Amino acid sequence: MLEARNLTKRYDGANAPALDRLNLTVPDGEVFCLLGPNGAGKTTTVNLFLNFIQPTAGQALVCGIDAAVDPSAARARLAYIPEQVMLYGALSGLENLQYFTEISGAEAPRESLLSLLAAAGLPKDAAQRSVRGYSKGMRQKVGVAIALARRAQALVLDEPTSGLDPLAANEFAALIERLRKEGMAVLMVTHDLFLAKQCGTKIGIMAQGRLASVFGADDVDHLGLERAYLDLFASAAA
Ligand SMILES: Nc1ncnc2c1ncn2[C@@H]1O[C@H](COP(=O)(O)OP(=O)(O)OP(=O)(O)O)[C@@H](O)[C@H]1O
Repeated sequence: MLEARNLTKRYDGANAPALDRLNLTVPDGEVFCLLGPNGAGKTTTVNLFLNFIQPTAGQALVCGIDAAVDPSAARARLAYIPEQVMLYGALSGLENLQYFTEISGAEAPRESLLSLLAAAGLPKDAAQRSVRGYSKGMRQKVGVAIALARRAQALVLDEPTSGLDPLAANEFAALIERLRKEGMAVLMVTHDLFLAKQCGTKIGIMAQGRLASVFGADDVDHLGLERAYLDLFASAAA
């Protein structure tokens, strides 16, 4: 479970908080998609869960553990897939997975790691090829396999499908749905309304560091979500 409790961040010298008493809960087996315009506070939220930055007030809880109070315990339960998954180009997908699994303190035999890469959708013949030749979608799949190998209970994703072609984005959405069904709590930041509707059990729209609207998966269709988003920001743009 991921939970933000009155989570607030004011960067040094800023007039207004980037994040202003955010409250949100992502129970196990749910995908919360966070939408919002540039500067709304989405990445700040992610960075607080990862303890890359410290909150000014409030808490970012990972499975009940305050990320700022016990960062290593929180990180042990949380996997992060950024827009660009950083891997060692000279190593194969399998070797990267072995390396990142080992440094996280987890252990898995080679055959299990190969199975995880396959479960994440990496083509079998790619697993032992150098990552330098991987597409962005293939790197994302290694990122998912790393999360699986670490047995993370929660997953945070920042713009995971930007730059993926529609087929790869669709495959990625299916993968997230599988992780959700297996009980993972997923927080996904995206600008892609279609992906949010496809993956989200809940969809939040952020504005100026606050959640301006939250929808359940069945509350809106794709068009309704787009209309709600545009209505929220049309007056600001006018
Ligand atoms: N390190 C920083 N120092 C000062 N201000 C920052 C810093 N990082 C972000 N901000 C400010 O905090 C606010 C929220 O930024 P944030 O990156 O969280 O937005 P975002 O919703 O992720 O935007 P985007 O969609 O462009 O990634 C913005 O006003 C931004 O300028």
